[in-house]
Amino acid sequence: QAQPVSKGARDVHENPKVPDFRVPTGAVDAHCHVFGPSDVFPYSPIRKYTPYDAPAEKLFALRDHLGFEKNVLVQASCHGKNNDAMVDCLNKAGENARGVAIVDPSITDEELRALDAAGVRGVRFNFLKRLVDPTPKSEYLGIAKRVAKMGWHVVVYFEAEELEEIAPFLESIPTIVVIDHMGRPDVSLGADDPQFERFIRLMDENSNFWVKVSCPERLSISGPPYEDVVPFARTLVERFPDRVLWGTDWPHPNMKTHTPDDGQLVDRIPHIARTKALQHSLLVGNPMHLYWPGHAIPKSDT
Ligand SMILES: O=C(O)/C=C(\C=C(/O)C(=O)O)C(=O)O
Repeated sequence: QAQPVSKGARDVHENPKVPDFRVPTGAVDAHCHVFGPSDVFPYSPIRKYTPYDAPAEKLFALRDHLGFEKNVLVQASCHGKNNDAMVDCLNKAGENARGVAIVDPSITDEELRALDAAGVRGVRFNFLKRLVDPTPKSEYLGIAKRVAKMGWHVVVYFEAEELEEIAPFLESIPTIVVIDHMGRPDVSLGADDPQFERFIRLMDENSNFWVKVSCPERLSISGPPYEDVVPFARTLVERFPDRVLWGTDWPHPNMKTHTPDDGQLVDRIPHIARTKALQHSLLVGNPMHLYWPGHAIPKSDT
């Protein structure tokens, strides 16, 4: 079994600050994971990294510590297409969690329905070469067409330099497409660089595309408090206020430079969403629309 790439202490901040920023009532952490425990939920035999265990109970404690109400559990590559740990977390969280699964074409309609009943509302296509071996886009498109009929969406994770090559595939997906971590822009180029302008154009030209303004800790050159990433996230929030999501990305797998303080990540929110209305859309209205459609949306705090 691949050795853990980093100690639990490296992945997870043991004592995150209580955020100064009070998130609105009903706030949703729309990108997080649970890992293991590996003796109950073994990691994928074809994984490219081995995290330390990060169980549901710790995620729920963080949720409460940060003032959030709900979580969206995103299946990570280290568990591959075995979604059991994520589904176990959904079962424990009840109505306070939804999920995004990794599946392959062999999944049956009955298995998809069981995932839906557990709270899964999307599938994830990962293109990062350091995380997964390539999957034919035709295979992904077949899955997308099947899950679109269930009302699910597709979450995609790719590097900015792949955008040109991957854009036609993304535009062929017949449902909402949610792009992880702002499409991983090269922050050193600046937010007015053609690379990020191309991403903005992709969002402009595809009204079914959403984006997570998450993971400044992964993208920043300057490091905490990630000032250099603010222009990217702020631009997306202000240009596409109804199509943005935010998440902690707890437990922060594969972080090499530092262990993010989740409370500090929350304190960046008012810097990228500068009004209460934008904060409410980012943290409550948009994730509720996507993951809890038809459910009452808590009103913006005055
Ligand atoms: O957790 C994240 O969203 C980011 C990473 C890992 C994964 O998404 C994954 O393993 O599926 C990463 O950048 O290493």
